[in-house]
Amino acid sequence: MSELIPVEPNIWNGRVDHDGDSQLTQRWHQKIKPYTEHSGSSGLGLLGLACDEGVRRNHGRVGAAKGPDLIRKCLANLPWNRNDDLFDLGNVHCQDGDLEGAQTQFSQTLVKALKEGMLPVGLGGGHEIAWGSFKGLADFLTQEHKTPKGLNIGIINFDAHFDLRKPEKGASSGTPFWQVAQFCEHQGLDFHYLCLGVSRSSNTPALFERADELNAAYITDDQIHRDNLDFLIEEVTCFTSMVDHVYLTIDLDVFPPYQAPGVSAPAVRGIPLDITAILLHTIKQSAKVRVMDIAEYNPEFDHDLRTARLAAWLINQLTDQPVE
Ligand SMILES: N=CN[C@@H](CCC(=O)O)C(=O)O
Ligand SMILES: [Mn+2]
Ligand SMILES: [Mn+2]
Repeated sequence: MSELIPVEPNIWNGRVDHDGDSQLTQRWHQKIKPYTEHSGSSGLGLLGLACDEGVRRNHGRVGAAKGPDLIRKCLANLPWNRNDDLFDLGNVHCQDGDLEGAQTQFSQTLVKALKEGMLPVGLGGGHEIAWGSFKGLADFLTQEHKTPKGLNIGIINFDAHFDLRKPEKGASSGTPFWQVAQFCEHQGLDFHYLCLGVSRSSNTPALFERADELNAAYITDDQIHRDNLDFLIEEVTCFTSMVDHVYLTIDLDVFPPYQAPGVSAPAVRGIPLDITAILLHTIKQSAKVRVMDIAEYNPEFDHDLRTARLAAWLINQLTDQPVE
């Protein structure tokens, strides 16, 4: 049975500064509170999926289950740049290979966080987190609107891979967006999926064909460069304007291997971080991001927490609200 377990408090450690107004010297580790139901406060809600069963089933290099706590360690010391609260909802631990149970537990916890008014940030774990995140958002919106017809969710996935595989023996880290496409078909909904940074050398032509059949939008890694910036911003803006809600997911294997060695399936080329930052800013400006997550962090292959720091930096980019 998969279980939601609070994190050890000693994960949230860091420097304490006294040189200035105490409101302006806060770091994440000083803001974090464990989540208690009906806390009545909005803010960020961190929720880990300590699971590598999806990667195992997808024949990848396991180790991602230890990812969420190391991303927290790297978040701990970052400066806090928001006016609201920060909650740790804990980790859903996938036990005895119960991936489907873990995804269900994850999505149910996400629904609670969304009902509280939080912006949930998922910490992976393999990319099976995406089905849990999408399903949690879809269930929440269905309950809010009393009907699934009001769901107009766009998924933006930064990833070297489409993750549109058809499940063989159950779901895996390679199947989440196929599962979403199936869900949309059953509910009579459009499937809105934009995959950024997908690599021709990491996906077979069959997977490109499947993306086309499903009307998925994609931009390949070699198209993501500065000379193409206007086009990239236009594509992202056009996609976000088409939907009411955005679920944003970043698979760390979309970055070059020297920036993100700690993943199951490293890219060779990867997309540039400076362009990614601009695109993330564009997505953030849409004010439609309801759920975000970081996937595929695998500490077994990381060096000096380089990939975990990158994950924390991405979360900070997406959530900070500096005074302009
Ligand atoms: N999460 C996705 N993983 C990739 C793995 C590719 C590989 O192991 O080489 C995929 O299924 O395409
Ligand atoms: Mn992926
Ligand atoms: Mn990937």
